[in-house]
Order: sequence, then structure tokens, then C-alpha cells
Amino acid sequence: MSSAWLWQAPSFMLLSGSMLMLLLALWISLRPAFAGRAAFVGMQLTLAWWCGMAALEYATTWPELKADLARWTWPAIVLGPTFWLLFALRYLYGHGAPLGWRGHALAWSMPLLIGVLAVTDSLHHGLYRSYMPIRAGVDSQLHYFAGPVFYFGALYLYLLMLGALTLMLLSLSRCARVYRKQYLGFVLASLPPWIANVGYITQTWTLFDFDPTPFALTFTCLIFAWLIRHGQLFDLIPVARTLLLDALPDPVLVLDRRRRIVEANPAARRWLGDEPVGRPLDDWHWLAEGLAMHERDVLHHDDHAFEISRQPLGTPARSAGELVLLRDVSHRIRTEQTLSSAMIVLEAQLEANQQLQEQLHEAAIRDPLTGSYNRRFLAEIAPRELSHAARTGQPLALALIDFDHFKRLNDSDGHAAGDAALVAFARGWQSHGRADDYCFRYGGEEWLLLLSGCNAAQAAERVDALRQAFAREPIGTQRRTLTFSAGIAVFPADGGDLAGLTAAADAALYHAKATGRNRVVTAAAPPTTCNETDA
Ligand SMILES: Nc1nc2c(ncn2[C@@H]2O[C@H](COP(=O)(O)OP(=O)(O)OP(=O)(O)O)[C@@H](O)[C@H]2O)c(=O)[nH]1
Repeated sequence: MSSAWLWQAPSFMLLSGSMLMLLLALWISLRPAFAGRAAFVGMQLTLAWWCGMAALEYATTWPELKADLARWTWPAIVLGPTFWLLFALRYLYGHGAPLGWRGHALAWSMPLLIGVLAVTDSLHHGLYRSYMPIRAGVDSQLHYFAGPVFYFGALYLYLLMLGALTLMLLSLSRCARVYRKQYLGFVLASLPPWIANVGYITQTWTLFDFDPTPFALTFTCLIFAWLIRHGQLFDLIPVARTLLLDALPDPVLVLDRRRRIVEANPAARRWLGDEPVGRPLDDWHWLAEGLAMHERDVLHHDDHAFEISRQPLGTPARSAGELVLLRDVSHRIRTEQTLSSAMIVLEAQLEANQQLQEQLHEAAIRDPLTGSYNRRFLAEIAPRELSHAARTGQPLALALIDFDHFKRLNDSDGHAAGDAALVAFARGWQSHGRADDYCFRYGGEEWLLLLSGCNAAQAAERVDALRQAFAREPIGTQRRTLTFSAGIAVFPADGGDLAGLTAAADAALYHAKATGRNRVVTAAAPPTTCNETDA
């Protein structure tokens, strides 16, 4: 019996191709992760299996073993394009490729079925009806007479390849310039085995009397290696793009020209549900309405607020769709709202505090019985009024007023009548005082007036008018009348400060009392007296 193996150059070529694919799979596994890496590694492993089996098939001299090895190649033949399509979906459409569990079941059931039918072919001959050596001699390869499983498998594989190619061409037509070289590389890489296979199936091309497809796969492997080395395939940009999109807490969507979702990052999926890719945007009314809003408007949905920004894709002449970023600004808006409510409360509190302070100040500077200013306010206001008078050169008159025989009123009509007299004086002052005058309750029944811009004569005239009016005022239940005496001093002639002026006015008041009461006396020496009719 002849030796089972005859190792020739084509076998070594195929073995080398298989090794290359294993190395590529290892290399890719050790590189940073990217979308579709598992599918890509899976594809390289199955293609390595295909090439390895083909090498053995080519090398064996036993026809039965050749046929068995050819049958055992089939699981790899069907798995390779399946992985290729999965990779295309994952790589081109990100982690969120439109493939749910149904898609996976569909993707793996067919390779499983065809694989099982292929390895059990010796029982039913659905894959190869028969086979015969191409020529005489131990090194002859086999010619296979294909059965229905073969054609069904080939048709299925061609459909998968066509699907992957369509995805790549679509991406190529829409992608940004930076990805174009890569996608073109994918298309080119998938062509050699396909062309070789078409040639083999149509019986127009064999290589070394053998199927040229596994040889062409080596070219595919080399194109990938070149793309990874020189074309930055699976490198920074796509890897970063995927990682960035996946890591973004804000929803990002890519819409095609017809407003269908073609990509959605995990954050977007949390809002849109399981499988948004491939569905029209209008399925989510709230989002479709949001996109109709102005750029800076905020879209509210489910207790959340989003700021929408949109970036057209493609060229101005030919739109490819748009990128939509929904920036979740709920936290910011909630914080702003809390802050503004806190501000409103704070402002109200500040205003209340201010009002309270004003009330306290008012209470502190006013006499509770008559509502007139008290001596505390006099001490506060006098320096200001005096410096104003000094600055402007205007006179400032100070009048000290004391009720006449007030004790008598208290004693005869009671304390309430005395209080009524004090209130009556304060009220009477209201109609005599000017806007820039001040009236202070200086002591028990003593009053101090500050009259801006008045010289001694003007002040005496005004205080005397007040005196006359007060003298006519009926007081208490007995409707008695009361008079007052007044002393006037003027700044700066009679005193340079409050103490000096008060002392001068007090001297004039003393003079008024001493000379008969119910009169107004100015401090200017000798004191001038107005109206000396005693009550
Ligand atoms: N009803 C009332 N009486 C007051 C108040 N404050 C002071 N008095 C009284 O005012 C009176 C002041 O009396 P006197 O200082 O003797 O002066 P007078 O009786 O006005 O006499 P002459 O000043 O000399 O005209 C006292 O009887 C005080 O009790 C007050 O708030 N209400």
C-alpha cells in the first residue's frame, strides 16, 4: 500500500496560510478591544481550519481520506462567512448591531445544519454525490460531483457574503473620510476568496488541480495584516470611537436620510428600549417632536430634560443623515430650580429681615405715645444736618418748646388729658412742619424742632404760628386749651454744635418762661420775643 501522505508545495502554501491566520487571530486577541473583535478572531480561526484541512486534503494520497477531509472542511466553510457578516455588523454599526437573540439563532442554525450534513455526507451523499481522481497517479486530486447540500450551502454562503459586502459598500458611501480606507480594505479583502470560489464552482478555474479558495484566503489574511499594520485598522480611531460612544452617559443616535436609527449607543438604548437600530425615529414620538424643536430648547421626557444638538452627516449637497446628541441636563436644571427656589425664599427672608430692621429702627427712634422722633434719633440726625448746613452755608434753626403749666393740666384733668395734649401737639406739627424739618419729643413735655434753611426771624415766625394754632386746640374731655413757650437758637451764630445750640435755645426758653410764658424768644442778645400773651 502506498504512503498516505505526499507533501508538495501547494500543501505547504496552504499550511503557511493556516499558520498566518492563527497568528493573525492571536495578534488581534492581544490588541486593544474593538467592536466585532470576537467575530473577527472567530473568522480567522475558522479560515485557519479551512486552510489546514485543505493542506491535509491536498497532501493525502488516499481518495477516501481526501473526501472525508473535504467534508470536514465544510463546517469552517460555512462558519467563516457567518463570522464575517457578524464582524461587519458589529464593526460598522458598533456594539449595538441589529442582532438580538433571534438574529443569533438564525445566524448559527444554518452553519450548524450545513456542517452536520457535510460531516455525515458518507451516509447520505447530499454534499458530494460521488468523486473521482482527476488523473492517474498517487498525487492526483479529486473531482467532486456536487449534491444538493453543496449547492444549498454555496447559495447560503454567497448570500452571507453579499450581505456583508452590501453593508461595507453602504458604510463606504456614507462614512467619514477617515474610515474610507478601512472600509475599502474590507471590500478588497473579501474579493479574492469570492472570485476564486466563483471560478471553482463554475468549473472555470482550479489551482494545482485544487479549489483555489483556500489559497485566496491567504491573500485576504495578508490584506488584513497590511491594513492593521499600515491602515490603522482596529486602531485608535475606531476603537476610541466605539469606547467613547459606549462610555458616553448621554444618548447618541445616528439617523440615516430617511430618519431611521442606524446607530444608538448604550445610553440611547436605555431610553429607546431593546432594539432601536433599523426602526424609524417616529416610533418615539417624544424624540421626533424633540428634534423638531430649536437647537437650544430643552426636551422634557419622563422626569428628564435633554438638550438636543444635531450634526448633519455627509456633504451639504448630499446628506447621509445626522448625528443626534441628547445631553441629559436634568441634574443641572433640577439644581438650577432648587437654587432659584432657595434664592426666592432667601430674598423673601432678606426682605422680611430688612422690614423687621426698619420697624425696629423706627421703634427705636420714635416716641411710642406721639409717634414723633425721640432724642436717640436727634443724636443720630443732628450731626448730619449740622454738617449739611455748614457745607451749604444755609442757616439751621433749633427751637426748644415746653408746655406751660402742664402739671396743672395733669393735676386738674388727669394724666390722660396731659397725654392728649402731647398727641395734639404732635398732630398739629404735622400741618406746620416742612419736608426737611424734624420734630423730636425731647423730654416729658419738651419738644425740639430742627428747621433747615431758617434764620432766627423765619424760625420765630414759624414757631409762633405753631404756638398760636396749638393755643386754640381744645384738649381732653374738658376741652381746655394749653400754651407753650419756645426758645430759638440758630446755627452757626448761636452755637457750632448740638450741645451749644441746645444750651442757647434753652436759655432763650428760660427767658420766655421767665417773661410770662406763651411766647417765642430767640437767643440773639438781647432775646427777641414774639407774642407775649400768657395763658
Ligand atoms: N400726662 C403726662 N404728663 C407728663 C408726661 N411727661 C411728663 N409729664 C408731666 O409734666 C409735668 C411737668 O411739670 P413741670 O416740670 O413742673 O412744669 P410745668 O407744670 O409745665 O410748669 P412750667 O414748665 O414752669 O410752665 C409733670 O407733672 C410731669 O408729670 C407724660 O408723658 N404724660
